[in-house]
Formats: sequence, structure tokens, C-alpha cells
Amino acid sequence: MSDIIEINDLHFAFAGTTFRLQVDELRVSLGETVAFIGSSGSGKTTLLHLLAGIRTPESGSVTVVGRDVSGLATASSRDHRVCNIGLVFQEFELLEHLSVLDNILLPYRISAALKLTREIVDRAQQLAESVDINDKLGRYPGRLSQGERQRVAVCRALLTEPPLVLADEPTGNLDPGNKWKVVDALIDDAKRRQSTLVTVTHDHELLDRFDRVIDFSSFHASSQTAEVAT
Ligand SMILES: Nc1ncnc2c1ncn2[C@@H]1O[C@H](COP(=O)(O)OP(=O)(O)OP(=O)(O)O)[C@@H](O)[C@H]1O
Repeated sequence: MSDIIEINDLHFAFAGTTFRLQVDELRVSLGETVAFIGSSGSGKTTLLHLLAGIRTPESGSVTVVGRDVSGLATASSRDHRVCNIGLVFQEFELLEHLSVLDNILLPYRISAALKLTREIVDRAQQLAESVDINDKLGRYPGRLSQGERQRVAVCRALLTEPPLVLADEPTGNLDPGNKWKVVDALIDDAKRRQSTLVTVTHDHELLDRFDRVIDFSSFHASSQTAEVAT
């Protein structure tokens, strides 16, 4: 199976802090589902952002869907991200002035590389149905619960059918019923399309569903250096 994520000798630090993230090597295959676990502050979100090309490493290479994403953010790297990576952010990042349906359709509104068609709108509605928010498509995010907002973010990430989905605690705000609906939606989508899913989670009940679990805590070299080995 080909690798969709390849990291080599990655070093990252936030300016003015003592936190350090070091990943000597990480490879994730197309079709694989992976959970990142580990204590709060161990660098899970930071690594997702490095994979998405939102943050830039001090050194090392990060290749995602065949492209080095460790350079500076440009319009073309944004198009690469919108077309190839479905992102579920920890804070959801919904646009308050857009309805739920338009938030789900957002990738098609911001990238000239994607064409919005009737089929895409139908798919948005099916995704919304799979996580039980299809009756909220006309609402604005300000009138949604946290769990509903989270599910909108999941639908948006899956809409483009990207080869890679990066999800940051996608079930963090959900009751047990909706938690399993969202996990099923993410994993079933990955298995059906043979795409890759990388999920950050604190919920150990979910881990059996993933092909691989990467524990950041066990690679905590010192209190301030998160060194991830795989
Ligand atoms: N923008 C930032 N500027 C400076 N330091 C940051 C910033 N974002 C995160 N950090 C610090 O970097 C470290 C790693 O943060 P990160 O969010 O990656 O951890 P995490 O493992 O995802 O945590 P959690 O499980 O609580 O979400 C933490 O010490 C955090 O305080």
C-alpha cells in the first residue's frame, strides 16, 4: 500500500515557548485509520496542523498526498489542502454568517478547483442525514449546540471525498449515541473509499475501531519535549 503521509526528522517549536515536537519518522498508508492519543499538551493538535500545512516545521519534511506541505502557505498549497485533506478542527471553525448547508458546502465555495453541482448538494444532505443534522440545514451556527456544530464540521470534512481526513477530537462534545454515529460515519467513509483517517481522541472506547493507535504520552522524552516514535 502506498504512503499518504511521510514525515522525516520533523522538529517543531512555538516561538517563545519551551515546547518541542520531534518526529523522527512517521508513515501512514492509504486506507489506514489511525488514532493519536496522549495527555493534554503532548502535541497531537500541533502534529495535525503540521500535516495540514497550517504550521511550518523548523526542519524536516512533511509529505502529504504526494506533496511537501512543510513550505510556506500559498494559494496553491491552500488548493491542495482543500482538495486533498478534510479537516475537522477542534474549534470547528464554522462561519457564523452561513447556514449549516452552506458551511458544509464551504470547500466548494472557496476553491476554484472544486465545482459545486447538484450531486454535491445531494451528498451534503446525505452526510447531514448520516449524523442526524439534516433537519438543521437552514439554521445558522449560532443556534446550534456544540455537538451539532461538531457534526457540521465532520460533514464538511467528508464532503470533498478527500484521500485524507484529519479530525481533532471529532466526538469530544457528543452524547454516546451521536458519538458512535460520528465515529461510524468517519470510519465507514474511510473504509468505503479506501481513504486515510487520522483522528485525535481522548476517548479510549473508540480505539478498537482504528487500525493503529499512536500514543504521544509514551514518547514524552522530557516534560517539555514531545518525541513521537511509531
Ligand atoms: N499557538 C500556540 N502558541 C504557543 N504554544 C502553543 C500554541 N498552541 C499550543 N501550544 C502549546 O503547545 C503544546 C502542544 O499543544 P497541542 O494543542 O498540540 O496539544 P494536544 O496534545 O493537542 O492537547 P489537548 O489534548 O489538550 O488538545 C502545549 O504545551 C500548548 O500549550
